This record gives sequence, structure tokens and C-alpha cells, in this order.
Amino acid sequence: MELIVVTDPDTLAEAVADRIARAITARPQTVLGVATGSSPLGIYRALAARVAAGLDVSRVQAFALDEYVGLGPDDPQSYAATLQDAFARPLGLRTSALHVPDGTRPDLDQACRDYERAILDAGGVDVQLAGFGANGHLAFNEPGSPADSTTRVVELAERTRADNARFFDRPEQVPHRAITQGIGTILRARSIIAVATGAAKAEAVAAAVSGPIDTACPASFLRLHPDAVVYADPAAASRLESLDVVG
Ligand SMILES: N[C@@H]1[C@@H](O)[C@H](O)[C@@H](COP(=O)(O)O)O[C@@H]1O
Repeated sequence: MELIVVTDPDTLAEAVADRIARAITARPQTVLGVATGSSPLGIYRALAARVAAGLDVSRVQAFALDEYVGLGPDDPQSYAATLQDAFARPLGLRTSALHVPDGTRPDLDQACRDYERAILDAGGVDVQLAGFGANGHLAFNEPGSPADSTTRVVELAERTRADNARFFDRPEQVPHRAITQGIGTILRARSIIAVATGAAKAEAVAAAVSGPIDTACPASFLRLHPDAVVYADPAAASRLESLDVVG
């Protein structure tokens, strides 16, 4: 796994947007894997600027990593709504080009199987963007998640619910469960770009990049992938040794 430390979050966003734009230019029907949280927001803004400057995304499809159980696209806190607002609409993607697990289906296990199938039917993810949970989670794969896991319903760790409470009016509104792509699902992507900014991610980045590859830090499984890169700012990389900062 490659680690690239860039000077600041804006530089990181531009560098990652360039990388994704190059992939889309080379393959206009690129299937992107998209993440929620604060970390990718600058990247989505930088990509939207490239679309405004002429990057053609009319054939791009996108698959979200995860969704809360019980929240549908009409709920502003759902990842479906968040990704429409932050990613799909600014890039001018058709609504149908963004796929998000359906956490409102009565049969959630079937919804998970259908989501795995939809990714396969689209030809798999070409470029997967991911953030890091402060506890090392990847998508909503909490510590303990196996490397070969597929899309499934998971219980969220209390730390994850607390970290994500800022997006809700009240902490108790944060759902207890989510549908998440599994680690195995994510590792099937042809390339993976994981991003981290800020000191709150330093421990997770250090564990993922230089700790043991095991379920205690699901993000460490990225090291099993042949084409995974981590972009971090100096704060997020501060628990690692001997770094070359670029950008
Ligand atoms: N399910 C998402 C993760 O996919 C994301 O990586 C994490 C980090 O969020 P942030 O970038 O806001 O720190 O948030 C949520 O838990």
C-alpha cells in the first residue's frame, strides 16, 4: 500500500480529484465507489470543478459504501441524500447513476444481496474512495469485521455513533444499525484511494499503515489490496515515522 502525505486538506482534495478525473478520462464508464463523512467533501467539490471545466461524467456510475438502517433518501441524514447533495448533484450525475444500499427494505438481508449483485452487474468498482473511522473502521465495517465479509447489516460501535452524531439534531437519533459493503466487497474494487485528514485520524492511520493486518483495525486490510493508496495530511500521518510530505 502506498502512502502519500500532502501538505494540507485542500492539496489532498485536488490531488485525489486529479487521480479520479484521470481514471474517468481513461475510461468514461468508470464505476466509482463513493464514501460519506467529511473527508471526501473537498474531493467532491474539486471533482465538480473539473466537470464544470469539461470532464465528461455522463457515463459514470457510483456505488455508496454504506447506509443507515431505517433512513431513506427523503431523510436528509441518510447517506442517499447526503451523497446526492454533496456528490451526484454537483457533478450533474443522473439520480439513477448513484446506487446506495436500501436501509428501509423490510427484508434487509435481501437488500444486501441485491446490492452485491448490483455492483457485480455494473462490472465491479473501478476506483473506490474511502475514509477512515477514528476507530479504524472502513465504511461501517467495525473492528472485528472479517476480511472476506460482504454487504451485510451491522451494529454500529458506540464510538462511531458518537463520531457521527454531529450530523444529527440529537445524538440518540443516530441509528444503531447500518448496511455496509463488506471488507471483501471493498477489496474487489480494482483500485482504492483512502483519505484521512486531521489528528483525530492519526491513530487509525498508523494502525492501518503500520500495525498488524487484522480485524482490530479493519482499514489495515487495505494492505491486502494490490492497488491501494492512502492520502493523508501531516496531522493524520503524525503517528507514523519518517515521512516525505509532497504537494
Ligand atoms: N460510514 C462512514 C465512513 O465511511 C467514513 O469513513 C467515516 C469517517 O468520517 P469523516 O470523514 O467525517 O471523519 O464516517 C462514517 O462512519
